Amino acid sequence: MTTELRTVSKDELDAWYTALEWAFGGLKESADERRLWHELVDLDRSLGVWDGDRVVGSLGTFALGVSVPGGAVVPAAGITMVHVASTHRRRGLLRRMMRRALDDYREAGEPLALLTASEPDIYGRFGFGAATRRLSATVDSTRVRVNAPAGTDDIALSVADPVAAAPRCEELYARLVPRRPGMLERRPGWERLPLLDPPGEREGASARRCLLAERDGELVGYARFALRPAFRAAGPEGAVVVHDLEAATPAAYAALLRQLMEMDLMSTVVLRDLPVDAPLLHLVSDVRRCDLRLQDRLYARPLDVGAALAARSYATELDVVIDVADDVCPGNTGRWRLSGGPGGAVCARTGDAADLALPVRVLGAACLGGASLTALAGAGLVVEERAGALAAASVAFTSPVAPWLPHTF
Ligand SMILES: CC(=O)SCCNC(=O)CCNC(=O)[C@H](O)C(C)(C)COP(=O)(O)OP(=O)(O)OC[C@H]1O[C@@H](n2cnc3c(N)ncnc32)[C@H](O)[C@@H]1OP(=O)(O)O
Repeated sequence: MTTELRTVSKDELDAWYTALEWAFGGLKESADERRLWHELVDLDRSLGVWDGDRVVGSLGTFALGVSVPGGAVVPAAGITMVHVASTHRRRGLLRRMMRRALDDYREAGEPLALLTASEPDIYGRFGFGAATRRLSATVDSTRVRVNAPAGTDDIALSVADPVAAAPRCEELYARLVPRRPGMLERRPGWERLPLLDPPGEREGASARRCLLAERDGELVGYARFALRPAFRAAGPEGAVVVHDLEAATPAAYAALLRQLMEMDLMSTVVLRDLPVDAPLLHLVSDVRRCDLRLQDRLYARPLDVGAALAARSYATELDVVIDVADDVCPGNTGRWRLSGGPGGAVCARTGDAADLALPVRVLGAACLGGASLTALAGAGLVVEERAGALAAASVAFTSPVAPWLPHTF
């Protein structure tokens, strides 16, 4: 088999994307969705594999900015739209594309590569670790109440058209990005992502609506949701499907959640994408009736260990030598001294003895402050070479706000 790996041109983008759709089960995205992804993808760094004139592999790249602990937004290469045709699978094409992509990103100087995975077992071998998780909740709103904090009743709620309300929602979203690691800054065009609402993907639900929360005329929160009505012999049993819920204050969050749980004719509220430290967990009267589920979400890979670890701040002062193993990007292999704290950090090569030893994917999992180094050590993924180093580093790496990616890409 002779195949050619190269970047995709604008003229080839449609065929490239159609091949990708087939690999995802022939899924046809709406014209709006296809247009948006075409506009957002970074063509100079998006790859295809051709067998003759047929596209048999794809790997797209987005230029992203991701929030890290401490509030900085760091450039990152977002890997997306990966497929290999079923006729060409398991012959190393993904490995070839990934090799080329990671080399390109390292050359461009981005400290991190990011992706969301169709299956969690694919990308660890390439140095990616699960950096954020998402919680989903299916709340029995006939039985569960919101124990709203003081100030909730001072929030004014109104229903708006999501498109008309988008500029105000985006302005609030931009203010929230530095407050939570894992969120992506909205680079031009990305503001259209939360407004995509193709009828073919509504699964019986209505078009999206937007609920605005204001305090003294200032927007302090919003939720975008749809209603899925159902009328049974025993009575109405509709569902409120929440697509996003963002709030700048506890009162705004509680007011929005309470409103979503008190919709007439609805008996369930489905929230598919919550941070693992969502206030909902502490606001509901009965967490057992929320049917919580945990999943992996954003995978991160340090491309340059020194730059990736120095880009964030740390919860406590730390000075640790980390021995990194990275057989995919060997430039990262070896010992790094990481010194810093809440004000920032430096990370440089050192000849000193290691305090901790770990594979690069562990740093991917821990770099946004989500996965605990102690927990990873419990799985045998971190080796403590100096007594006490693990506990100290584990505390320093933790983020007080759980990292979270609110949407896929
Ligand atoms: C970021 C994103 O876009 S996620 C979307 C990923 N795409 C999909 O899920 C679409 C359907 N699947 C596919 O298109 C293909 O099966 C791919 C892209 C996942 C894999 O492509 P292939 O060319 O077959 O992979 P390749 O032969 O290079 O395999 C590389 C390694 O990954 C492993 N691997 C490949 N696919 C999988 C999988 N689904 N689960 C676990 N391991 C996998 C291989 O066993 C191989 O392991 P090894 O080299 O360590 O022994």
